[in-house]
Amino acid sequence: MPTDSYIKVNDDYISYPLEHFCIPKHYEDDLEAIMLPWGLIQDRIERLARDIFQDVKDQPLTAVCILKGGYRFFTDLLDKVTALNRSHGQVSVPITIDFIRLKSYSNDSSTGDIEVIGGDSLSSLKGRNVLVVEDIIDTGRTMTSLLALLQKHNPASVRVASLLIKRRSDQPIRYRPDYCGFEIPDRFVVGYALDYNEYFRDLNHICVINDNGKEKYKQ
Ligand SMILES: O=P(O)(O)OC[C@H]1O[C@H](OP(=O)(O)OP(=O)(O)O)[C@H](O)[C@@H]1O
Ligand code: HPA
Repeated sequence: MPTDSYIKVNDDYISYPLEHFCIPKHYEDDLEAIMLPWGLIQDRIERLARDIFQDVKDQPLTAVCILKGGYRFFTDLLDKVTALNRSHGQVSVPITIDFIRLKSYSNDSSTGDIEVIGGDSLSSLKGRNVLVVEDIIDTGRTMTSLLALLQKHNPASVRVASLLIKRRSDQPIRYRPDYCGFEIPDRFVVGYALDYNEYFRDLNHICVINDNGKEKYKQ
């Protein structure tokens, strides 16, 4: 798949007003607008699942979920790949799953210190075709560290699916995943498991947090 195959959300994109969608009451005052509604996210993931299914063919795959932010994308993506497994009589992808917990953000900034907090032993990835499933590539530090870590365990291959990649104003995009849902503007987004100090993971849509939200939940 070409690495530039993603939906680009422009800097002057037209956001969706909060009042046109259902937002939990406890977040109503903390969000600026909706950038990506849940339904659009689902539709895009359906296509990513098809691309992955067609590329992998019937090779066994180990899908690695990067917790916590990746958990919703991971479950929705795998649901859609396994639906293809059921409906395509001739081809199916055998899948095993692993989890890695990484953490580096405090408030809306990367600390630069990528901590592996827990998860499965990476030694089980030896000789496997690995699909890393991540929610967002922002500075790219997490992915760079993770890929270096994975290589130490001699997987047969590593591909990366990230739902979002951020266009940062302070640096060009240096790393592009094999599969990407959306390239987004340089705004701090929350929802669909993306958090601000652990809040907003329980919001379905991907939204831009406002100053009130940052202040209310800051550490
Ligand atoms: O490209 P980067 O600037 O490194 O940012 C991306 C990472 O930041 C977030 O993780 P976080 O450390 O917030 O942990 P979380 O997944 O538990 O929210 C996100 O889930 C990515 O893993
Ligand atoms: O914009 C973001 N939102 C939530 N978590 C993140 N981790 C890196 N960038 C982001």
